[in-house]
Amino acid sequence: MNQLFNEIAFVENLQYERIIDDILTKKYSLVENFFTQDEVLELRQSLLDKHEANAFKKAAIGNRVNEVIEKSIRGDVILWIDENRTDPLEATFFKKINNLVEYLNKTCFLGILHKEFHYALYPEGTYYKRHLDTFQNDDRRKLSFVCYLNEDGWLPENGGELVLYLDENGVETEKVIYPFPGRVVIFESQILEHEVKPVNAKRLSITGWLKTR
Ligand SMILES: O=C(O)CCC(=O)C(=O)O
Ligand SMILES: [Fe+2]
Repeated sequence: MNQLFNEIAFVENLQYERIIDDILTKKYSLVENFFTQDEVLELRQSLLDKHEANAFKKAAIGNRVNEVIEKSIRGDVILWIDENRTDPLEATFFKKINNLVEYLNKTCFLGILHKEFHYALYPEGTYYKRHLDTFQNDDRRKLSFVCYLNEDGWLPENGGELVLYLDENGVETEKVIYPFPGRVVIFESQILEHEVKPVNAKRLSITGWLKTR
């Protein structure tokens, strides 16, 4: 009996519990300090270095086998991060993601087996029109995850708000989220339509999806 208990025992994580509760009740969760200030600073520098080295490409719509570049829909540039070829900093990033995934799988039986993440940079004047993060030929994305890497002091006039379109008892409401550094937003990929408002200053992030099968 004791042995059985040990096997199923696990340490409750209050931050993760809040994320789960938020997603169950509101379809999204906003977490202020998922990554430390130092991690955000280093990830931002890593993004900027890679962008400087011309590693980014224009983001497409559709998935990787079926992609179309459509600047009137989205104008960001991205760089996919290969988990098998990470630098130590990105390895730390994935360690935190994997901890969360493990917890979600244990407590919510979400069956997350795959994930994909990319750096994203929205140049001035770009945006991402209202959309869902799933594709006609692929419904494996369950949770969308966005982590903002902007500098401290991001101003409302910089634009670039993430707007989540929520359904409150049949009435559509807008949840406006400013891309302040260190913030993480997690939401239901198949349920919540959302958009990125036009940006008036370079907007930096890592975006990813937790996927089934
Ligand atoms: O950067 C954001 O706030 C959201 C990005 C997004 O919607 C996407 O990449 O699908
Ligand atoms: Fe999206």
